[in-house]
Amino acid sequence: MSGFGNEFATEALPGTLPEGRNSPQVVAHGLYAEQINGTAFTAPRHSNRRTWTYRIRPAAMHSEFELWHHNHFHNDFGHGPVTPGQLRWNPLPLPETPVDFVDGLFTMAGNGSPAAGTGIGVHLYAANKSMEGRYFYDADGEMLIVPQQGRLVIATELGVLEVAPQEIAVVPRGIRFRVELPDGASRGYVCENFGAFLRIPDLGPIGSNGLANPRDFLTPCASYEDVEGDFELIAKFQGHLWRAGIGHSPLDVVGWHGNHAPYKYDLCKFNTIGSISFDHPDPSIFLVLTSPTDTPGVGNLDFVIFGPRVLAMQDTFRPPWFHRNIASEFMGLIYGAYDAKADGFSPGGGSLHNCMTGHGPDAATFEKASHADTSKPDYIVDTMAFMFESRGVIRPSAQACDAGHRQRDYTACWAGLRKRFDPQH
Ligand SMILES: O=C(O)Cc1cc(O)ccc1O
Ligand SMILES: [Fe+2]
Repeated sequence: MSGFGNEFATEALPGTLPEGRNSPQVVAHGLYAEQINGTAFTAPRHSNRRTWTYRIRPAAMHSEFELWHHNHFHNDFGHGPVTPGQLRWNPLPLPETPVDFVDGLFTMAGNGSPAAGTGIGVHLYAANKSMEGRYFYDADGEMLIVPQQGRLVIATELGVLEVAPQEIAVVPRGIRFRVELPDGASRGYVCENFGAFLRIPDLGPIGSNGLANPRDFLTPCASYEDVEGDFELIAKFQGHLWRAGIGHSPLDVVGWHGNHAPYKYDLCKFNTIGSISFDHPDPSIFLVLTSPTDTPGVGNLDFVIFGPRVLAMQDTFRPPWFHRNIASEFMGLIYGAYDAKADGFSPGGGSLHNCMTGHGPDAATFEKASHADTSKPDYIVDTMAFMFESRGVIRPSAQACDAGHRQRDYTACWAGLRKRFDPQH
């Protein structure tokens, strides 16, 4: 079903959805009615999110939750001093033993907390096995999932999303799901959003179209599993994981209506807007989704992409400029090469440039772009990089700082920027 944030209504069996009411005395097909509220009951109508589900069993039916230890997926973003240095990582190595999506999550960085209801968690995943007899939900935030290698089949309570690299999926807070890996070894990024849910931004002077267009967001139709067995339900709750036994698949919603629902988006459909006169614009023009804060224009999470585009700016240094930013920037690369870095930033890798930390093009990129012919357009092709940008400092986790895939020599990429100053010239 197409459209961002729509009120959808969908049923896998005809006659499931009650007519003209949400909670009739008896629901069709012997189903239970259950509401899922994604925002406060009293949130203004334009931002209120809730979904009514008609399901085989209520979500309350599972055994006691017990704390479940996951060594490398958490919200422990480090304590005490945090380095203002530039950080970069190689891709997370693919596992050699069977690892599913939940087991394969590795926390890189983050800020805020689920308790505070603000901030983000930045995670990588590397997995090679579908989740079997295991279901997961995140009560702490919605999950923005960015596959880099291998498709994901995300079977949720509200239907199934297939997501390939260069597509993204968003699973709302609390929605239970299971991930299958049809391509085997798979890798990607997850941003957990503890703040206000992601939305497409206002367009201001751009007008009524452009950037990510609402109709390109897709939400699944209802589809249910009627299976019983000795399964487990893993919950992420206040930064920790909890495990409960469950005797049936919780993906048992036969029909639903509402707007608290998962969605996917193909990044290649992004309508990129740029400068056709001079100067490299701020990367806010590449904003796909934003999680706003109480301060207008300041994001808890801005999801920004750097995709294929034509650079036409004349007499301009065309790649990203040298800069320092009050916001903090975690970047990833889905495909190809990024135009600010000639090498060292690989698909599946990541970089972190925090509040006011100097960064920008590496020496090789600077040299090349300073001599490029800007009377002709540059066609930036075969690339898809992205940024999770946040108003808060993104603290790297201890395990990310210590990780074998961290590039300890990252800052050498700027060492070749020789002194060029000549007062006589
Ligand atoms: O740091 C980066 O590479 C991301 C970025 C890109 C850009 O075009 C302008 C600013 C910015 O932070
Ligand atoms: Fe930047």
